[in-house]
Amino acid sequence: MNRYEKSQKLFEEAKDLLPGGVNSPVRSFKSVDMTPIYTEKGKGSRIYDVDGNEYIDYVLSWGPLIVGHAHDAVVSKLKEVMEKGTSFGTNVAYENELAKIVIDRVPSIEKIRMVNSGTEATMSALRLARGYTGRDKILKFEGNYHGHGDSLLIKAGSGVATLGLPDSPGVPESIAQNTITVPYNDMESVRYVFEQYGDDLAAVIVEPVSGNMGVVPPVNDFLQNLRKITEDHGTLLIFDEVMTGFRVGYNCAQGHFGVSPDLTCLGKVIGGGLPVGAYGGKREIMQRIAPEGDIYQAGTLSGNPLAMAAGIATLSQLTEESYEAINEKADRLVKGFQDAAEEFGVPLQVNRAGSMLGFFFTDEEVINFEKAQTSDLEWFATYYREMAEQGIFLPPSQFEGMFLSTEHTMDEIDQTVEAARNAFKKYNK
Ligand SMILES: Cc1ncc(COP(=O)(O)O)c(C=O)c1O
Ligand SMILES: NCC(=O)CCC(=O)O
Repeated sequence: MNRYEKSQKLFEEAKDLLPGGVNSPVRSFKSVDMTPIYTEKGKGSRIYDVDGNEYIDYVLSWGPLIVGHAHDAVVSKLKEVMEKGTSFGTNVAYENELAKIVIDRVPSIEKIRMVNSGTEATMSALRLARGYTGRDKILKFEGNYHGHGDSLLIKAGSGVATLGLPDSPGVPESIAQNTITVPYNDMESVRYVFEQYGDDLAAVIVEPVSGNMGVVPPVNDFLQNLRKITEDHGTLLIFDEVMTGFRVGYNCAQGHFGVSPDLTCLGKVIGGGLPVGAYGGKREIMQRIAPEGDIYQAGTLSGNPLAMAAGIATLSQLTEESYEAINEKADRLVKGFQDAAEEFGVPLQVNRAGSMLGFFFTDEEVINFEKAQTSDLEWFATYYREMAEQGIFLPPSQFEGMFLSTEHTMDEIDQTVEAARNAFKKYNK
């Protein structure tokens, strides 16, 4: 019997309608050689596909659903707001409410602008950094993914890494030449770039914990050193916290590591599963945005009442204790995987920041994209399919991170470890 029959049928149909059958490349399951599932519904930590398969979900819509699927508080808030209309193109009070929550929890953000995706957030933050400094060049890190804006689609992670498309056609050379890339966690290369271009660099943009080459946390005071060198050169430091924001901790990655950027990009969790992004930072910089200032950026649906409401309802569920509780589950999952790997002789490296988890099948410590690529991708694909068969839904690429929610239970963690043991038994190298 084919476990994915209905999904397969839908995918066959979609391939004629959508490029590659998908609206975002990471959904194609290409690198794990499996039929992409079609989800029918989700509740808490679980999703259910159109074939009736049930999964413990560690993708969580690629990060946003830190309080799980269809959380009662989020759903009831959405119903209440939706009854009154879905979009007005005027201000709504919910915009202030979400802005206040974010500003309260993230000290480096004094003013914030809402947009509709993480991509919009990083594109807009770069324009602001360039306009504010009067400089054109930016520095980014190999394997970091900041959405698909032209300036940032260079040596990027996520689907770009999964599909092996490091330099996408369609990005003009004149734009690409203003983006300089160096390895993550490599201050020596950063220093070299600053010696060459220091006075031309508008911004350094970085994922404070990289989540798009698998999970790779900063090492050796990388973020502190970036703060220092950018300050010394009048270059803005942009933390892309689209993934880490309100996931790595109550005060985002910047609170966790104690480093304050000039600008922060947000997305995912602050939209509670609806399309939201945001960028914010120092008042002095943010006031350059139109209509207060001269740098233009706008959006028909920006600050949308439904999207704001989902974000408010989500962030309102989260306390410092929620993060501690999620971290305990993450600890148990890590320990279980490590024990299982040892038992069956599977090479395994574990990287973790809060409830972002990266498992790599290699003996080498993974501190950058080059090291992430030493993972055994063929084995990853086998392991992936084995886990899916046992009802464990993981991100379908080695170069993506796993997430946990407030709704996962210790029992589910144990079931997941048991599934990993069953998968690891098949390792025969
Ligand atoms: C760190 C980071 N920045 C930016 C983005 C882009 O966000 P979006 O997909 O909402 O455009 C993502 C994920 O997609 C991300 O993980
Ligand atoms: N970590 C990668 C993403 O979150 C991107 C999701 C997408 O492009 O659909």
